[in-house]
Amino acid sequence: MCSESQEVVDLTDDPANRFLRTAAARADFLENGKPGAAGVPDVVAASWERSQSAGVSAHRAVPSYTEDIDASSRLVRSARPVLDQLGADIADMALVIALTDHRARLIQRIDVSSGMGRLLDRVEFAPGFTYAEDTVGTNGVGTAIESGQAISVVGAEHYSEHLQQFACTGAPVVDPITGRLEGILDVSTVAQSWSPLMHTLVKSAANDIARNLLLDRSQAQQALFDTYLRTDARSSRRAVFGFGESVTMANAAAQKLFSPNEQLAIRDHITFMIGRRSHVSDTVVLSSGQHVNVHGTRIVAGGVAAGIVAIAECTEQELPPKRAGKPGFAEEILPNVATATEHTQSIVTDMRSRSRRTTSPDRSPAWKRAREQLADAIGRPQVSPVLLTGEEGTGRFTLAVELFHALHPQARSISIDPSDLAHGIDPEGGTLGDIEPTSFTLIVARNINELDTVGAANLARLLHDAALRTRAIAVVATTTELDLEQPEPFHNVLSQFDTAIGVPPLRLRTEDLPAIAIRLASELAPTRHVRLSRAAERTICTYAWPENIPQLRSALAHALKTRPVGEIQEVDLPRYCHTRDTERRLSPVEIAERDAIIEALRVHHGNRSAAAEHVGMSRSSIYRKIKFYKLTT
Ligand SMILES: Nc1ncnc2c1ncn2[C@@H]1O[C@H](COP(=O)(O)OP(=O)(O)OP(=O)(O)O)[C@@H](O)[C@H]1O
Repeated sequence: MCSESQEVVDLTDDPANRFLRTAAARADFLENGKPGAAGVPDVVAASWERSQSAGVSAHRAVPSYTEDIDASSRLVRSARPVLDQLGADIADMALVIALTDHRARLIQRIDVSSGMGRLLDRVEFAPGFTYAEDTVGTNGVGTAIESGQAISVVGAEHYSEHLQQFACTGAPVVDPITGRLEGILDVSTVAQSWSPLMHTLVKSAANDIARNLLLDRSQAQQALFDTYLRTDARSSRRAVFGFGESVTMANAAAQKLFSPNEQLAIRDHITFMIGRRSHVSDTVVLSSGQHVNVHGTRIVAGGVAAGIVAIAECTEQELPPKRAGKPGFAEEILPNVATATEHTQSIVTDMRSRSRRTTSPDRSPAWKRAREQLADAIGRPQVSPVLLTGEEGTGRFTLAVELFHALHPQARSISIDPSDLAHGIDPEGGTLGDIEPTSFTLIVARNINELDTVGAANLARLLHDAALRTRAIAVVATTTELDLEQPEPFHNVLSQFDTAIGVPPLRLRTEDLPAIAIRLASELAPTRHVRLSRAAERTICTYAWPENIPQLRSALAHALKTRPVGEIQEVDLPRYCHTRDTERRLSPVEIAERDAIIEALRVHHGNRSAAAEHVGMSRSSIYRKIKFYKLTT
């Protein structure tokens, strides 16, 4: 008996009769070459004909084997939570669940019943084997692919006799965006145990997998929008493009500089040039004769190529290439974005509201202290230059910008990296010395420890100009912790700073880590409600995160690949998070002690003797502890 979505199953019919009738019809077909009339559904009859003309053995067909299956594909990733759930729902039934790729090759098999698993082993229904219709004849996998619909192939409906003890229900998993068949979800049992309910169950689980494919894809699309908006926010005076599969974004500068046809020419050129590389810099000559320098980056998220983000600059001759590093300028207020469809417009609008961040999670004493000191320094109407020291990726830049905008809502901010300082460029396209702030402006000079001599001289000039216009321009610079023994060009400008504030690394922000992790996970998977299991949270809180927030973000991206929806578990995090770093991993008691010391130092403005007295320690103990916990005071 075959049941596909449109066909009615006669439940009053006795299974034994049905088997006999279908078996007789099949025998007629094999003998006379035409399906017998006795109630064999058209979809099965058509499959028998295809199987016969493909030369499949009606007695025992042998599936071919390949090692070339992708067990870490998007399909597998998106199917995992659904298969886990399905396995749990049917735990006490004589079933086996299988997932195949679009070529009917088994990728994964879950033996809900080990007895069923053993029976299926005997017909090589196992990972790596192909259950294509032209290899093994009519079956729940290959015939679902050929007919393009969910199908149950029960008992004698199988073309090859050795499969007739089974009933297999297969449903296609189709990517909702591309409409492409990604694979087949199949549930198999013995023919006598088949129930029409299996059909509904498998179809609904296949739809759930398709929905996860959509979420996985929207993560890639989100990454493209994210990078596009960030690049635009940093380089809004330059033409910025985002090229995705079904969307082209162009900022105001790009729309002003280039006609739609020129935008298309830039897109085609950069898409062609980028090939399989991650970055490309090249010159495009437009039909008007205009030379355009383009710099493009391929955006990949969750293993999916999401698109390309590119910056284009008109030039007569090629400009000297910028030093690799962080992108140029950032304005907190995002510019208008042109999008191709209403749908993408709404995603971008949503992203804009999300990218106006509220203040950071700030419960840990070390962070609270840095934040308070910075608020004190930049909250005044006249701001003297501030140096923010700390490891890379600790959020120095974000802290400065968020706090500044919270304290001065009408103000604007600009970020300048070492490469901009080396070129002496300003956001208006002039020189740094010409910055004419239309409103109170924060200039964040990032990573000044990377400055070359020219960049350091330009920063010195900028600080000098800002000092003359203290009511208009505030300057915050970020740097790694200083090693003054090795002379560096930026050491010459340190005397122009009044205040230095240490920003703590993630390992000193245990109390903030769960909130930061959730914030990062929701940025990575904005359409999903992402949660962390308690064990995952514990692992995150005890790992040292030597590369700080970017490393935590990439660990969460890894976890979201393994488990795109639901609660992130400890095992989903990369293996390195579970390794014990004895030098840095602290016990709960040590964490409490460390935080008490940080709090005491905060209350007593860094005075170690007062802090020692506050926590009931000797002066020498507190010095030792400060060193042991690597506290920046
Ligand atoms: N509180 C936070 N929650 C989530 N993400 C954050 C937070 N603070 C910063 N980030 C993200 O962490 C990354 C590093 O932040 P930021 O650029 O501010 O750090 P940095 O110390 O200036 O280091 P670098 O110069 O290396 O980027 C950025 O992608 C930023 O968006």
